[in-house]
Amino acid sequence: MLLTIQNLTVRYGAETALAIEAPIVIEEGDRVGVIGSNGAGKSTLIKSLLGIVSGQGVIETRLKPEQMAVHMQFNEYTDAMPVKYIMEAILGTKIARNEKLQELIAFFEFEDCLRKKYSKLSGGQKQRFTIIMVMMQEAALTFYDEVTSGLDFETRQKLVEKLVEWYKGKETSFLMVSHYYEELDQLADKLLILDRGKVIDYGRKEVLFHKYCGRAVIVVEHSDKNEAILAGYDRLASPAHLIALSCTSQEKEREITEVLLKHNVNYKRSSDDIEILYTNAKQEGMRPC
Ligand SMILES: Nc1ncnc2c1ncn2[C@@H]1O[C@H](COP(=O)(O)OP(=O)(O)OP(=O)(O)O)[C@@H](O)[C@H]1O
Repeated sequence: MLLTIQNLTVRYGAETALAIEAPIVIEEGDRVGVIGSNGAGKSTLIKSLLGIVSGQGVIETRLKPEQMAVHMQFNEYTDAMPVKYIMEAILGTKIARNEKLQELIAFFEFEDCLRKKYSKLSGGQKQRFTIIMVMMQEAALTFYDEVTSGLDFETRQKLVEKLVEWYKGKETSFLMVSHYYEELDQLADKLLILDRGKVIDYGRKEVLFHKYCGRAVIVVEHSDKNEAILAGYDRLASPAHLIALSCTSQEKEREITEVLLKHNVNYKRSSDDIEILYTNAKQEGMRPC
């Protein structure tokens, strides 16, 4: 066990921003994606784990503070010198003499940025700079708070691909807050679903998917025509522009896809759609007991 969080409450004045009851256990090697709408308490969770905000409760870990690294949403560095020297000063090393740092700079294609001042870096370059700094710590557990926020689609994709490649075959764990489901699709193997400070669910991605969506989901665009075609089938909760159907068995899946093919309707089939999973988990979480 790397970290256990239990009965943790964080308040800002009269507002309870986070109230975790049942234990959340992060094991070695876990890659935890944290999802929830704005104000759900995601950043507060990271801040309380780092001791930046204080709460009441139990956070148990065998890690020393230096074995945890953090990538926060917004970072600022001095503009008095190029980032190369900031890197060397903070890390206490020289790039020319540090193979690990050279490897990271090359891996994240940062060579051409080294001579620039921090404020002159693009959003994607700033994120890569911070990631290199974070990864140099070789922490057993890293917290990422919206690592791709503010980046355009292509830059985001590239950065996620890099992170996927970097973590392949490594044992290190992370907890990653993100609003982009496709990012967590690629990077996370567990999900922590928060809503208004409370835990809706926590567990392995595939287990949660099965629990809330079934074996697979079929998703089509929402339209009156598609509504009429699919009128007889059980619907999952979905964003308004989509219709989502749960395939509880192979037969059910065959039946639905045959109907859709007959009517020439485009569909997407998935067994790990985090957006539909989250929408249904949230809906269930809101149901009165
Ligand atoms: N420093 C603060 N002082 C007072 N209230 C705060 C503070 N930081 C956060 N909050 C409140 O606590 C709640 C949780 O905020 P938090 O930043 O953890 O949400 P989040 O899930 O990370 O949201 P987002 O997705 O918008 O980043 C919100 O209602 C927010 O307004």
